Amino acid sequence: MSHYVTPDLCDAYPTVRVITPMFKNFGGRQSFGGQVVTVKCFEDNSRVKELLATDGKGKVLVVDGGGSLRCALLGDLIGDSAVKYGWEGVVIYGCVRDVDALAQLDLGVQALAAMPLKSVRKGVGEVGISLSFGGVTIQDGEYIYADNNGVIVADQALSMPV
Ligand SMILES: O=C([O-])CC(=O)C(=O)O
Repeated sequence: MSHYVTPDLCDAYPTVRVITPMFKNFGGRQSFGGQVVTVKCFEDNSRVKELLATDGKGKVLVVDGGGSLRCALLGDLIGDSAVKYGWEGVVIYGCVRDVDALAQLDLGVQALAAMPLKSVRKGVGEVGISLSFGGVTIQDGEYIYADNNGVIVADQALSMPV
C-alpha cells in the first residue's frame, strides 16, 4: 500500500483532474490510489457486489451512483469482500452504510454521505464505461488518488515526488 498526498501530487503533476470537493473519507485507509475500474449504477449495487468479489490488487472501484442520497451502495459485508480480494479502495458518487465498520477496514472508501437504507439488487448497472461527475470524466483504466484533501484523476500512474 502506497501513501499518497494529493496536494503534493497536484503540485508535481499540474495536468491532474481534480474532482469537485464533495467526498468524505469513510474507510480505514486515509490515503489510497490505483487503477480505475468504472461502474455506473443507480440505487442498485449488484455490479458493486460482483466486482468487489473479484481480484482488486492495485485497483480502485469508481462507482457513479448518480449522486443518489436515497440508499447505500456499499456496507460492511461488501467492504469485507473488497478487503479480502485486495482492492485498494472504492470511490462512490453516492452513499455508504455501516460506516463504523468501514472505518475499521484496511480499505479506502470515499463517498458522499452515510445512509442506513440498502439499495436494490436487480442486476442493473454498467461496468467499464466512461463516467462523468464532479466536473471530471473518468475512463476505465485511468488512475485515481484520494486522501482527506480530495480526489484526483490522472491518465497515467502517479508516484509521490521525492
Ligand atoms: O448488502 C448491501 O447491499 C450493502 C451492505 O449493507 C453491505 O455491504 O453490508
